[in-house]
Amino acid sequence: MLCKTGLLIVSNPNKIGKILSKIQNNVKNTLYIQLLSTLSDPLGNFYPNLYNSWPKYSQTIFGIYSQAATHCKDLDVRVLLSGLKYNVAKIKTSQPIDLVIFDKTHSTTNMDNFITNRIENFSKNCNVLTLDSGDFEAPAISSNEGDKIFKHSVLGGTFDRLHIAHKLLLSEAALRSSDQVTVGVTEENMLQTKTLWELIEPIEVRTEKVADFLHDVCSDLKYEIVPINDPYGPSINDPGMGLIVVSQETLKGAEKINEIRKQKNLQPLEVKLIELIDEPNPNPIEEAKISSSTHRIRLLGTVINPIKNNEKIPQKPYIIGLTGGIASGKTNISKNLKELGAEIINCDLIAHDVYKAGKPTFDKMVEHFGQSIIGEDGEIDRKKVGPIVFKDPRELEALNNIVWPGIEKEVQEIINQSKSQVIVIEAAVLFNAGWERNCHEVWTTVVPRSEAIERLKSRNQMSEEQAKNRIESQPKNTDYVNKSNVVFCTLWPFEYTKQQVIKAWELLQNRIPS
Ligand SMILES: CC(=O)SCCNC(=O)CCNC(=O)[C@H](O)C(C)(C)COP(=O)(O)OP(=O)(O)OC[C@H]1O[C@@H](n2cnc3c(N)ncnc32)[C@H](O)[C@@H]1OP(=O)(O)O
Repeated sequence: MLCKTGLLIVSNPNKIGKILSKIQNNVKNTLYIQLLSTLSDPLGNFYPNLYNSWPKYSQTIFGIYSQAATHCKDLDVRVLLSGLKYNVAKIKTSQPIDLVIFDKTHSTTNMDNFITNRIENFSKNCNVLTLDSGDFEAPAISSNEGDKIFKHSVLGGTFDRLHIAHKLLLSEAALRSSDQVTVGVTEENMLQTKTLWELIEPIEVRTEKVADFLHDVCSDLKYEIVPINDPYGPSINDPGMGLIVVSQETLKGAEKINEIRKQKNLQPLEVKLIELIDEPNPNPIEEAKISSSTHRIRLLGTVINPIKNNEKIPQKPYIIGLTGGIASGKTNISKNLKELGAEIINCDLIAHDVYKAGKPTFDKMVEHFGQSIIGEDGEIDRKKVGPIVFKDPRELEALNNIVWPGIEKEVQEIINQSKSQVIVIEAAVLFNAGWERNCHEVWTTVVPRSEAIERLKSRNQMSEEQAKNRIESQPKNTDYVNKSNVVFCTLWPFEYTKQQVIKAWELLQNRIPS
């Protein structure tokens, strides 16, 4: 039985790992978790007096999310807080529950009554499952220290691809607040030093996900979710805020906020530090703790933007456009794809061929740029053309207008004669030329701008200025990424590029027409 949305009713949180390890077989998308404590119902034997203030649940919630990080990688896990904080009559969830899982064996009548009377939003065909976790163990509870409740808490972050560590920070703020939580979400100017920042979701999406999560797990508070373009946001001005929730990484920011608050004669915020959760299986280029950058690294090679059916070209052969800025590693990716069985068409090489002496394009180039671009061997000297076009956008446009039609025609001829199943058109400025119209999918590769400059200086012996001119003559990484279906990054050792390409190739096999 595999359902979309599950609700796990937990009376024995210390044993939850045992249940979570099995739950991915039964729940596909979202798993809500309700601790059975203050819900006074026939099944509610959760030692209700164990907790007498909300923050005491903090450690239990941390334990649940840590277990979920290990066992439920592909599930959106949400520990519900309202039932812990208030004496609510019903369990509220934004998504209808298709499966209720109990961690303890109960009578059918009790379970049916529970679903009908205590769950607000369940689907018509709601199923029931019992995964008995065994003998009860009293959960760990937080000490009294730091168990204060605050009227208004604050926290900030990027919140890219909302993950378990974000959920912990947000839950902690909701758990310790009686009225309001303010969340600062970073704007683009704060992102650019982050690994694969080009893959960070737009601020609207990140804001929406934070709001959706908070309203879902605790609908009783007021939430203010605001864009921030510095590390402080409203926390340095609001006299009503009492608590800031931070991770080890943002602790320094909180200290700075309190310095500024003191200067402004505002009460310093109490700081609640949340431990980082370890990434279950990091590889050497990923972070040891659960992080958005690891998540982004794992997206490399997968489909990040949906593939639209291109009806203007035949279904076979399957055409992939491979693009990306200068020195972003296209050639290495092509080499890997060739080893896996793709046919590669390198448009740079075709360009060089298209304006060979004696060909019509040669004459057009000389007519436009003058005799001085002809080298001693009678061929066009590319080293002379490059500096002209890469420092003047009008000259580059002129060159493109002269050469691109010939390249496109030549590429088409190769495709028409090919017997290959998959053809990769490698073209640095594929989107500028509009050649996505000739492809079923577009794959792109990125490296940070600083890395591209270094590569051009050492690989092509370019000066810093020449390197920057080349980079500026091409679209930005974000433009490439936003228009591409699959993204690679060649920043790390070759084996990691290869892993991304193999992943992309294997996933491709499932979607190309047989
Ligand atoms: C639509 C396409 O993407 S086709 C492939 C790109 N080629 C073209 O557009 C043809 C016009 N360009 C040329 O003829 C040559 O690149 C010249 C004469 C300008 C310069 O020659 P060279 O200095 O020998 O450079 P070369 O051809 O090896 O290309 C070097 C880099 O310039 C960049 N480049 C080439 N053409 C262009 C262009 N039209 N616009 C922006 N960048 C370009 C590429 O990024 C390439 O590096 P990469 O392979 O690491 O991505």
